[in-house]
Amino acid sequence: DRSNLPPTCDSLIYCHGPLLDTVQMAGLYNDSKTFVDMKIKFSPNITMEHFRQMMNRTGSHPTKADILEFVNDNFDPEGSEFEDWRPTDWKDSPAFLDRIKDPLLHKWASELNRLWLQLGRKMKDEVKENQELYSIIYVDNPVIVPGGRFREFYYWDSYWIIKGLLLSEMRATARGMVSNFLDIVDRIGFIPNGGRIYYAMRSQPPLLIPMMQLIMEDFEDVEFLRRHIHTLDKEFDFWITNHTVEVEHNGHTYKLSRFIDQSQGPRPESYKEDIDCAKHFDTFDKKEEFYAELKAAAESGWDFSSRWFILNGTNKGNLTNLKTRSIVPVDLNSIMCWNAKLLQEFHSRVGNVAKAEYYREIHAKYMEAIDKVFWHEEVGAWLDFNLESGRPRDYFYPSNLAPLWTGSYDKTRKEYYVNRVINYLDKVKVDIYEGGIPATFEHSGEQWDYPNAWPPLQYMVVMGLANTGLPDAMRYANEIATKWVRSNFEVWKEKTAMLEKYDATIFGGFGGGGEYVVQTGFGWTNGVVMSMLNRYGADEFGTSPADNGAIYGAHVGASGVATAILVIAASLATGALGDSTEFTQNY
Ligand SMILES: OC[C@H]1O[C@H](O[C@H]2O[C@H](CO)[C@@H](O)[C@H](O)[C@H]2O)[C@H](O)[C@@H](O)[C@@H]1O
Repeated sequence: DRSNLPPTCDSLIYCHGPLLDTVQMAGLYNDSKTFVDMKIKFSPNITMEHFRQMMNRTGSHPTKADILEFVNDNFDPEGSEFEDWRPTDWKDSPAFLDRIKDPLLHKWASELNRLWLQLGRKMKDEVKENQELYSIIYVDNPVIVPGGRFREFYYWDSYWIIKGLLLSEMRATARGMVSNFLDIVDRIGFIPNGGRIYYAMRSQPPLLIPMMQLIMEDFEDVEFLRRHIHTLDKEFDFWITNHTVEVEHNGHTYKLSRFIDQSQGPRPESYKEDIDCAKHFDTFDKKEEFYAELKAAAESGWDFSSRWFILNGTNKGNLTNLKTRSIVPVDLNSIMCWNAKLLQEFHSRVGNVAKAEYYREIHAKYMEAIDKVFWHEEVGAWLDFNLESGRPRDYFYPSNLAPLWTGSYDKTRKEYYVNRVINYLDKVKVDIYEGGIPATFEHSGEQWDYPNAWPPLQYMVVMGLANTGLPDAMRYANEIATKWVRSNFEVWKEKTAMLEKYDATIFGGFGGGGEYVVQTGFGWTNGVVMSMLNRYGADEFGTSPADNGAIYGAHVGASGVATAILVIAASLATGALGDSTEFTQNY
């Protein structure tokens, strides 16, 4: 029964109630997020009073023009919470640039380094004093945002942003972002999906503890760790307490994690989209279940994707078939396992022996469950688990390789796992795609589906394979990284822009689909490319397919090339490229 759950937040302006409903259902803006990011000019009470007056005046049937007038009179434009800010720790020539041999890539990396200047956001002091006038969640330190419509921090994006910032030697900015997150965990109890109050009832993949690890790798500051270690415990505990599910498998019970949501109502930032889609369901309860699946999918970071569809035991269907809460994901559990390992190490470092032992045991349990529930010898990969059917979901996702990235597999059998995984990658032919690895092989029109290729997913696969240190895996990682970097560079040459997502089927193709047009900026994209340039830039990157590159010919072979051409042709025929030719370039 979801009728007792709280709304997405208390605000009658930004999260629930008739004002939000009236404005969002009027569809004033192309993007529903625009309205909930606006600042109110008067107090919430006065704004509500103005709303009631407008409704009385119009007999509760305002026209679109009435509603627009009300919004213009009572709200300031989105983005009003920020002041101009130039990161004080930004530098022109961080050392990692020197590692990049290719002169064109070197110049590009230097321009990427410059992009941080455009993506920095600092809140006005006034926001701290008058938080009720804003939907933004106040944080003390400036942040680097993804870009475009994403003008606030995003939880999992920040891992790759911090990775990039540290390569740019922007230590103070990186540490400031981690401090913000620690402060938020202390205040709220966990990290919301993003830095807005309408995100405050769900989180995103828990990467704060790995962010702390990035800071410690950059500059070992045991005092900083000691001061905040209880906050890291609290973040981990939030996930264990709220997201654990028991999985029955082969006569054993395992405790694993899944994405959920504990609030009522549609997503305020996509209010109209959710209400319209919920018309498919006839009762309050069914609509609420549907909203919960949508919000749980948003918590996964994969909003939206056929990865969370269950229709007659398959991944077919559409948003109305979302069953996010019934799927136990490989990547979330790998991240939880990694968190436990890191906490064990952190506690050892600060001398908390009992706590280190506590996390060692949790880590061991995740390791066992990941192997027993997710690993499939005959497939050669880890697979998501369907709680409804008690069966694995045998579909390709880059996240199927997440245990390699997080080190959540038995290292004494590394050759075995890596050989099976490489066999799997060859079998599913991930190497035929010219523009990166697609999120899935399903073409649903959702943004975390074929043909879109996302930066964090390329990173997981590349670093997962590379970190094994085995020659075949390292060669594979190098090929994927080369392809990704070259394809991102192709887009840059054409548009001078970094995108949030790309098209896997086209070298230099833009991503599309989903609820909003592809955004530029772009935090995690920059961080991922910088990491790959840092790792591989000292060697000569392979030439692009457009140049008949040796790397592609060598691995793909003749049949692969033919398949790649077919893939592109099929995409063109089905319109898979979506809105890929139009996007607004904005920071
Ligand atoms: O407004 C729709 C959704 O937008 C966000 O999701 C997407 O952008 C995020 C920022 O780059 C990214 O973290 C996420 O993986 C993307 O799918 C937001 O996170 C969603 O909650 C929101 O509903």
